[in-house]
Amino acid sequence: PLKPFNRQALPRLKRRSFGATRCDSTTGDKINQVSSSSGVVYVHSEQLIRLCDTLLKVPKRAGMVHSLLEAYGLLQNMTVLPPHRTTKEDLTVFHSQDFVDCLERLNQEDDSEKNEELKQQFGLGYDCPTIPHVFDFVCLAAGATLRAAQALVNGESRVAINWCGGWHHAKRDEASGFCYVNDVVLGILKLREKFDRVLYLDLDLHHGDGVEDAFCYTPKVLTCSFHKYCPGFFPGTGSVDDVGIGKGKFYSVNVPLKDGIQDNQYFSVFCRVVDQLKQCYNPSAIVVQCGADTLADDPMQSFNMTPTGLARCLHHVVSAWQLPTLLLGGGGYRLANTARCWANLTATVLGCRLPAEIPEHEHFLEYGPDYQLDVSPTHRPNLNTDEYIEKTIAAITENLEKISDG
Ligand SMILES: CC1(C)CN(C2CCCC2)C(=O)N1c1ccccc1/C=C/C(=O)NO
Ligand SMILES: [Zn+2]
Repeated sequence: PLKPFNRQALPRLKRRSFGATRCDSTTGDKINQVSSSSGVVYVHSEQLIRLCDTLLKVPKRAGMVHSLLEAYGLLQNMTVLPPHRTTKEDLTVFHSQDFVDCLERLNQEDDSEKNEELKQQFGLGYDCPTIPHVFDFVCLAAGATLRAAQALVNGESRVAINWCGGWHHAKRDEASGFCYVNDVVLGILKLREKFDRVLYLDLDLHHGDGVEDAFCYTPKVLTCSFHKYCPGFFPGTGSVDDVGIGKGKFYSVNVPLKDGIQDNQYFSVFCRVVDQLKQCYNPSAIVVQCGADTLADDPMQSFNMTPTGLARCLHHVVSAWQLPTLLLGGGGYRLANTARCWANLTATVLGCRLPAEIPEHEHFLEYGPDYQLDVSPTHRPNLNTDEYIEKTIAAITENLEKISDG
């Protein structure tokens, strides 16, 4: 009788696959070779992590995200590139010279009493304390987003990721909402060097006001933000009637939501809005700000989402549309859950399925007591009635009927 076929005896085949990267279920190791043009670029450096980890409100979050991706073996499936070190000229493509000069001047000192009125003038005070090395941080975080955008412009990859970016509140001449530089605007302006119509999707709990403000006058960038909208909640903008101005009218889309929304309802709203945007705007590239402060257990205690819910939304646009895609971070204040979420999103764009158990690594103990990848929704009332959702989507649909594809 023939000897039983012994798979182990064969060398591991480098089978050509057509786009999808399959990962085996243990460490996420790549099985099929993916051609680089459809691959994923991940921008990273130890200095970037170190500077981000000093950020007061999300201490060590950048390091936790990176080490979880590494522990799951996801870095082996991506092209890891260092950030650009941006110059002041790179930053003044969007920000004012005075604001950039101020950030540079404050780079050395801590939050001392000097320059008090100078800091007030540029929004550097309570929400945005002048952290040590603030200018170094700004240059590297923006440089990482610019390097990711450059990879898409060069055709080095179809997807590019900077989890240390997504600072969507910063204005041209003012820090805001804990955002010192608007790397999102800088990244979109870089993409516009090649792509005619850029779609910006903001999934953060907060309205992406800084990005919307930057592009509210132009139809070349359509900004669409899904966020909590209720009296007194920061930044207070982003009502459904906020549609943009002049030539940009109807090219700002806002999806205001209430507390308690969960995965299924969010996914339904998300698809009904973005499928219309795809159809009537026909974008040539997309940017997704993946702020994780919408998760169930976030200290913001607002939405009731899980990483799986956000991954379904991302899969719907990134994998189905196959457009050049820039993924950025953002909010997310339960640090381990933010790392869980962005590991899940990274695996989603790689076509990898991750084991439910958090792998052993430097920050393993932060994932207790369950040490599982997924996060469960909590029992909280959902204030988004079907009637409210239908009314909101009807208003958005009416606005979108007024734009044709670019
Ligand atoms: C200072 C932090 C950023 C932290 N934080 C919470 C989280 C947990 C404990 C405090 C806030 O509400 N913040 C803010 C304060 C003032 C204005 C804006 C924000 C948040 C913006 C944001 O997330 N945009 O996407
Ligand atoms: Zn936020």
